[in-house]
Amino acid sequence: MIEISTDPAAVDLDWLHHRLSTDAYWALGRSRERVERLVANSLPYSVFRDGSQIAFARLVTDRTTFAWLADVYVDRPQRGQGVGKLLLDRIMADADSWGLRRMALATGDAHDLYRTYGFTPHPKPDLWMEKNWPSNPA
Ligand SMILES: CC(=O)SCCNC(=O)CCNC(=O)[C@H](O)C(C)(C)COP(=O)(O)OP(=O)(O)OC[C@H]1O[C@@H](n2cnc3c(N)ncnc32)[C@H](O)[C@@H]1OP(=O)(O)O
Repeated sequence: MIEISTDPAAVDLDWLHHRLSTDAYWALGRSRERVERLVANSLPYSVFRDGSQIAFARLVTDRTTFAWLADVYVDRPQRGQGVGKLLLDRIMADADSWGLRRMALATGDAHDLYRTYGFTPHPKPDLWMEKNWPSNPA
């Protein structure tokens, strides 16, 4: 049975820290302390199959106008079976219910997946600014 929880207390922190720090190209080496802090300060989405965590994503959001979608990860043996789409269906349903104006994300190679949910390259890149701290850890 597959279940999705947004309870921060439900997140399997051992699973999440291991997967992000060793197998997520954008978070390699991320410390356990930073994983715990980002879970505590985001809206986490955890997918469980028969009680074991198999996928994760999180929104950094005001639940009103804006959300940043990050750390979308499905366990390797579970990929290609619709788990990622199940997770995104739930996240997009929440976004609809809040009446968000914008959701943003960054991805190295999953553009086609996000395109099916309506994401596009920024339509007005001249408007978008960001600041990076590349020397800070993942
Ligand atoms: C905002 C971010 O966090 S971006 C980072 C995204 N995460 C990663 O790259 C981590 C490694 N990859 C994964 O964890 C998974 O492969 C995910 C999350 C990208 C997809 O999860 P899955 O459970 O495998 O996806 P699911 O089975 O629901 O189907 C994904 C669909 O998107 C498509 N797709 C497009 N690009 C990709 C991609 N880079 N990786 C996987 N699927 C992709 C698939 O072909 C599939 O389409 P289909 O149903 O028409 O065949």
